[in-house]
Amino acid sequence: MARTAVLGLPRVGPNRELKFALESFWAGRTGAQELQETGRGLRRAGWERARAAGIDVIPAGDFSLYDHVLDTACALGVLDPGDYFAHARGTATRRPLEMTKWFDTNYHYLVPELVGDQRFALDASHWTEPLREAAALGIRTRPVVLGPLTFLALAKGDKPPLESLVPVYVQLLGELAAAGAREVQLDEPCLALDRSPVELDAYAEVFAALVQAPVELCLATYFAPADPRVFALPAAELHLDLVRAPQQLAAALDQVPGRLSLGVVDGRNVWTTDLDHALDPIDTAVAKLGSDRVTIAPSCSLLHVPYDAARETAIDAEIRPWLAFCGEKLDELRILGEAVDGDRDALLADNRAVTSARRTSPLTNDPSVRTRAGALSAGDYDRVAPYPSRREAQRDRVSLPELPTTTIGSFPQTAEIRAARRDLKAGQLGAPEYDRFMQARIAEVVAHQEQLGIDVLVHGEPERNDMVEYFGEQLHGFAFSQFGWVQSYGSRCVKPPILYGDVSRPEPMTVRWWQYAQSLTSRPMKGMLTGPVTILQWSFVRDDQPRRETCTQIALAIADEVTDLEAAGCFAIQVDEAALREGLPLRRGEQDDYVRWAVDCFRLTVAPARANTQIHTHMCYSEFNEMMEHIVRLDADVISIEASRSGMEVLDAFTGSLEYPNEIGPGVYDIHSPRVPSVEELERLLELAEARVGRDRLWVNPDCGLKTRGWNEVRQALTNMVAAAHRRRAAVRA
Ligand SMILES: Nc1nc2c(c(=O)[nH]1)N[C@@H](CNc1ccc(C(=O)N[C@@H](CCC(=O)N[C@@H](CCC(=O)N[C@@H](CCC(=O)O)C(=O)O)C(=O)O)C(=O)O)cc1)CN2
Ligand code: MET
Ligand SMILES: [Zn+2]
Repeated sequence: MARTAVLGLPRVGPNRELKFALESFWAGRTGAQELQETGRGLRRAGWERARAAGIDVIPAGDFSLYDHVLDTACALGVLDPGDYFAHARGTATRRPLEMTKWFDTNYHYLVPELVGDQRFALDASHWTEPLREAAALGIRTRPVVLGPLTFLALAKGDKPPLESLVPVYVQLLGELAAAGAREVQLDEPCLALDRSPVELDAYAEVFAALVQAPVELCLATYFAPADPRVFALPAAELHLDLVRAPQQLAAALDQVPGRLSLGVVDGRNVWTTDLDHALDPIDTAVAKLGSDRVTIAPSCSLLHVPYDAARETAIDAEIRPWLAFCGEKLDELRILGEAVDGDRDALLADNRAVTSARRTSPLTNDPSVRTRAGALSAGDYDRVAPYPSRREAQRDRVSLPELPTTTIGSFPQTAEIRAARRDLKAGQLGAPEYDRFMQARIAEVVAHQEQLGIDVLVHGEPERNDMVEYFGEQLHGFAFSQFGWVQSYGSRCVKPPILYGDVSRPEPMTVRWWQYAQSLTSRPMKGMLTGPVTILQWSFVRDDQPRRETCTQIALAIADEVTDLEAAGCFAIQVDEAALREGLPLRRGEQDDYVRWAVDCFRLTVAPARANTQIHTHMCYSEFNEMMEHIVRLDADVISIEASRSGMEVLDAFTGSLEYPNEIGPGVYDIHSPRVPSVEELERLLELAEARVGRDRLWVNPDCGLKTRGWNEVRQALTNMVAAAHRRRAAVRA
């Protein structure tokens, strides 16, 4: 019999129980006991849900109070588990670990820092405790362990050779066996990135040592095709992501020595699986290997999808059956398992009806959108004039000081602001009262920036729940969930909108807020938009057409907003593309095509702007290497980037052989930390920036928006930022 398996479950809780337990614990309202109790309850609910769905292989140790890479670093003795949250969040005296994207997802992990001659020392309790908890409930589980290759690849600092991790992993596998594990899932997503033959040979040796342990090793790859050399490794089971990389199946079938786990249910998206389609590779594998050597699984951990689509009763009744969150995906796995030798017409009848209804629904198809996108020509992607003449036109229109100061958009999203939105949704606050309340918040933010002496202002984004969800809610072609939360990092969650159909903008989305904000000041007020690639990347996107086409439709919708903001008199329009880098395919061979269309979509969005309208963009990450030619091709008038943690080193990418020709604002204030930077420190960063980029092209701003910060810190940090800019203006030109 083919079996069913799950690689990992969501962990924030169906009602974000973990988020609230963490925030309450950090605020000192509850103790460690209660937090652990919440964790145990969430683990138990996940296991019981999977058991009830009839899943054969249920994961354990995938749960985390903050992040699974941090858990691994603590368990291996790289970090002190006693300082768990201090590593994650920092303290008054210690900065937190760096945080970065988990592959091409919107989940963020903490980056362990390794030191020269790094020692490892095992504490296996992160896995042995849940293993025993589950056993006490009568549930056999499979521990999920982040493998040595991936752990090392994700860490930074003075990295030891891979072999040096063998003893601690062998010990871990031994302890898991002793604690009752029959098999262990070893996650090695990095085996699906571009690895050199030398690295793969080294891994083969390490793996040969690991399989000596008295447990079955199930080697899991996902997000991209595994390197073909991985197929022959002596794993009891090999897991492949057949949603992202179906083409790897044939070669894998020829080579795997053990079981093959087929990732056929999309763990990264929310659409009901076409089960007939999913059965194709399953049938092929069963014919070749026999059903005993076949496991049916999601493509990756279900961490990246919400809990239950069945709860989303507010979503259009025609669309809801198209959706499968975690709970529905578990059911799909069971049906697939039964369908291997079962009566398919009976088992798949419902699924066939849903799949064909979606395929033929007029809801997904808007002829006017298709006509518009189909009529695009090369000129539609270019602004009216090249940067040098735009720069002149903009300087003629608005005169700014040297080293102009600005912020990235959001100001603190206070509990009060969120409560107003909750009350509006619950019908306890009328729309006019809500608008007045938000206008008052905007007025505060504007007055505050004027007092500080900031040059280019923002309205603070109080009316937005999230920079992507807010636009999704106003665009045609999107549905939005009530409970569809997904963890982004630690206690922070996002509720990605669900893009099911052709996208268009029925009416202006931001113009009246911008007009109100601009009416309060004579300084320029930036219009603030989220760019098409970021909306695409942070939504659950239809899988029935290429992403490029969907992104083009979003670009046209946002372009309409650019046009309307400009017509309303807006001088500076910022189009955030915080997820442009994240969308980069993991395999180099696919990257060029992506960057080309992603940059095209940005250009299409801002192309309608006149020469004397200043287009800003923002990207809060610092990996620009090998991306520079594409960043240049965006041709934004001003780009703001994250730079403070790297001490302005990211600017090296902007001053290398391909010098960045337009204006740039390297972030000087690290908004991920509650720490307030001093004037001296900010001045030093600006000096470093001036040494790399000419002063006449430099802007002064924080790394990113201020929504997660408190007002106290923000007030002080911005005061210092403006003071530092003034001091640099007064300093003699170098
Ligand atoms: N989509 C997205 N991805 C992103 C980012 C981003 O801003 N957006 N930034 C980067 C870092 N990631 C982040 C992700 C989330 C948050 C964040 O602050 N999330 C908020 C939720 C934002 C939100 O939707 N807020 C809703 C409120 C939802 C809520 O909690 N409502 C309460 C009621 C309100 C209350 O009493 O607090 C409830 O439903 O119970 C709103 O403002 O309306 C959180 O987890 O706390 C920050 C950064 C990268 N990826
Ligand atoms: N304008 C947005 C903000 O300031 C950009 C955030 S990028 C994650 O919040
Ligand atoms: Zn940002």
